Amino acid sequence: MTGGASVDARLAADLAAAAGELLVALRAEGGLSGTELGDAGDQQANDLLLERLRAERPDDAVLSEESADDRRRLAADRVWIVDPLDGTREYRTEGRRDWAVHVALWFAGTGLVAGAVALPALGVTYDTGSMPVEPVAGLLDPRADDTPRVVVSGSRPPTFSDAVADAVGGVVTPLGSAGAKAMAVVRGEADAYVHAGGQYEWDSAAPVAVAEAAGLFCSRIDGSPLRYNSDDVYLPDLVICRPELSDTILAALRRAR
Ligand SMILES: Nc1ncnc2c1ncn2[C@@H]1O[C@H](COP(=O)(O)O)[C@@H](OP(=O)(O)O)[C@H]1O
Ligand SMILES: [Mg+2]
Repeated sequence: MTGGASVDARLAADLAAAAGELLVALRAEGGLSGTELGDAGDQQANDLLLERLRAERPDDAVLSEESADDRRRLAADRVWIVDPLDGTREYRTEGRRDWAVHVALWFAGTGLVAGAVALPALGVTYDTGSMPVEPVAGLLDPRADDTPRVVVSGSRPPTFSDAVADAVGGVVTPLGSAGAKAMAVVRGEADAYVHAGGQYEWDSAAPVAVAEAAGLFCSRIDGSPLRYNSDDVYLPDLVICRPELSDTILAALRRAR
């Protein structure tokens, strides 16, 4: 990683962690619940990220799930792609820990160059510059054996979930939030994350940046590259997996689609 990218990775991690702390505190206050809690979390975390980015990177463009799309990003060299609260549904469900804050940086001509995913309920932030060295208590039950786990959306699992799990001799494991699922693979708690049927660039940019930095395989389900800062930010499907599983998973996806 270049010096500039590691400075940006540190900023991404600081911002994601700060938004995560805000979200933990908002939830702990107990004044809001249900959609009101989710909406307030989305809004306040977005405000924090935009304010900090304006202060620290005033020349950069921003693409956020929670802001109107500023089309100047299409001519910009540097675009921050942020999801202030990924897994809003889980965040507003008492006791759930599978939600995340995503902050990624896209660079013209290169793609994703830095990023961070905070898992505030676990108190850990992953970024492209450094991985947590301490073992982190995870989101899934400890493994009883070495059966591969394929994590999928709890609410909108892809139709091919079973086919992918069968192909790797594994089991389908539902979990909320794209960032939480991708980091479960980074952490080694799961072996693959597959999704299809709908998602946007902010749902996967930071998770993919961190997963790639951790040496994982990432692509669309047809094996083509994931592209960011596109005109249309709809990016409906992805695979993130241990590199040795990618051929098997892509072959299963070709058969199942
Ligand atoms: N079919 C679909 N269409 C649009 N967005 C989807 C989707 N399936 C999942 N997502 C989004 O992807 C993120 C992870 O979803 P899941 O937990 O189901 O895996 C969520 O982001 P947000 O929580 O930021 O809205 C969710 O809204
Ligand atoms: Mg999201």
